[in-house]
Formats: sequence, structure tokens, C-alpha cells
Amino acid sequence: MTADVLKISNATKDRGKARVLSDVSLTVQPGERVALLGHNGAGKSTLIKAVLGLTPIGSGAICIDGAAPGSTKARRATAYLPEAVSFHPALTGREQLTLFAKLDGAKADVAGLLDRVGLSDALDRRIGTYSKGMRQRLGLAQVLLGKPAVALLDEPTSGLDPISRQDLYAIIDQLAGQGTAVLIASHALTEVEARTDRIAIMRKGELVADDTLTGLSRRAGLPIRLRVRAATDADAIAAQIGGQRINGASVELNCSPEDKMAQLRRITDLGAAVADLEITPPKLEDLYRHFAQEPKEGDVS
Ligand SMILES: Nc1ncnc2c1ncn2[C@@H]1O[C@H](COP(=O)(O)OP(=O)(O)OP(=O)(O)O)[C@@H](O)[C@H]1O
Repeated sequence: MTADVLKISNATKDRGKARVLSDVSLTVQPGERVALLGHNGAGKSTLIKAVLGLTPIGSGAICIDGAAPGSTKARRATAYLPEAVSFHPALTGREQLTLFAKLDGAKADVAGLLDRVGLSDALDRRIGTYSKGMRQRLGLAQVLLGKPAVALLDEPTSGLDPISRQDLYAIIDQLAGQGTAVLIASHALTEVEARTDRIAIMRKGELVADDTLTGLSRRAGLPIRLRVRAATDADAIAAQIGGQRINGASVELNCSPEDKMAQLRRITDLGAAVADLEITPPKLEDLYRHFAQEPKEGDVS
């Protein structure tokens, strides 16, 4: 089993009378990409700041590659990309990254790194002329530079166009591929659904879910949608399997995760009467709504 390179155990923090972190335990392993989700004010930034050693926790423990937050070892092992990363506008991308490499004491292939993040055409341009997406890419080049054990990325794709977002996630994949444990705080559910290994959801300072998409689906028990396209007679299919006719040719029905296989067997028993079958599991958006929203009175969790 791989060791957890980031280990947060029962972290609790109060700000005045408000509990902003409540018994939060979360681990990230080398090469793992974990999404940290939650409504505004749920405590994501506070947790990241605590890992960076910028704000102390009241009780519990945080361990980064075996070291305490804020210690020299932890700081060397951690890279952080804030939501709106800023650099010296008068420096070029190459100069800025060379400066970081010197500060880091690392021998770096600066031009190669800038090429990796798609900035090879802009390496000798002043950062003041960069777009937001270019600055984010430069920020990720800085993260890649240190080969960190842990990378904390706060809304890394906010304000970027769709292609830049995809590029950024490709770079994040490279980062994880080199063994970095990546924690991504985000509100972009569709992106993290496709590009992370595990989803952690915070609600009012508590970690209310921490699992793979499949695990979250199972726990939430939200229905799976089956859409059956009839070869000729949709009414006959609806009569046999139930569900609703949604157009001339298809029938749609929802089933629980436990009933899925039984339903599929009933559908395949219909043989050539079925032309096609689509299975749609709950989307992260539905799962997020399920876990991040406050339970209503009478709900059983
Ligand atoms: N410096 C501060 N002083 C007092 N309270 C703060 C401070 N920073 C954050 N808080 C409070 O701590 C709680 C958690 O805030 P935090 O910024 O961690 O949430 P978040 O999940 O990162 O939200 P967002 O998605 O809006 O960035 C909120 O109630 C917030 O008002």
C-alpha cells in the first residue's frame, strides 16, 4: 500500500464563535488527484491554508510528507497555485521561472518546462502582457518545477476557456503522473468529474463525503437512468418493463443501484425487440447536490 503523503487527521478550527473546520480527516496518496468541493464558505480555503501552514488548526494534526505544516521540509514538499496567480509584470516568463528555480536551488530546464505548459511562444514576453490563462500556465510551470510531493490547486481553471481548461488538466495529469499528490479545490463539477480520482465534499466545515464517483453513487443511492430504444414497438416494451415512453421509439426508467443488474437482465431477455440501451449513472452534479446540501428535516443520511 502507498503511504499517504498528505494526511489530515481530525482537523478542527474555530474562528471566533464559528467552527470553520470540524473534525476533518482527509488523505491523499502519491499520484492521486482529489477534488475538494463545497459551497462558498464551506472551509476549503481554510483547509488549504492550514496545510500550507498559513493558519493554525485548533486541534487534530496535519502531516505533509512526514512533516508539520509550515516547517521547512513541508514547505519544500508543497506547491500551491492560488486562484488568481500573480507574478512580477516586468519579468518575462523565462526570467520569472529562472528566478524561482534559483530560489528553489533546483537545476531546471526552464525552456523545456515552459514548452510543456504551452508557453514556448511567449517565454521572452513580459508577464504583464500575458492573459489570465497564460499566467495560470506559468503558475503550473512553477508547480512542476519543484517536483513537489503535494500540490494544492485552488480553482486552477477559473476564468479559462474550454481548451485552456483541458490543457491545464493535461498538465495536472502529468503532475500526478510524476507522483505528486494533487488536491484541487473547485466549483467546476463537470471538469473534476472527468479528471480526478476521488471527490471530497465539505459542508459547513465538515467533510461530508470522500469517495470515488462510484462509491459516492452507491452511498447516495440516487437512481440510475436506463433508456431502452425499441426495435419496433416501444409500447410493448413499456408494458413489459414499466417506465415511461419518452418519444416514439424509447422507454425510460429509473432503477436503484441494487436493482440495476436485475433490470438489465429483464431488458436483455426481450432480445431483438430492444435496438439499443443507454445507462446513465447519477452525475457529480446530482451527487454534489445530495451531499453538499443541508439535510431537510426528516431526511435520513
Ligand atoms: N480571515 C477570516 N476571518 C474570519 N472568518 C473567516 C476568515 N476566512 C474565512 N473565514 C470564514 O471561514 C469559513 C470558511 O471559509 P473558507 O474561505 O475556508 O471557505 P471556502 O470553502 O474556501 O469558500 P469559497 O468557495 O467561497 O472560496 C467561512 O464562514 C468564512 O466566512
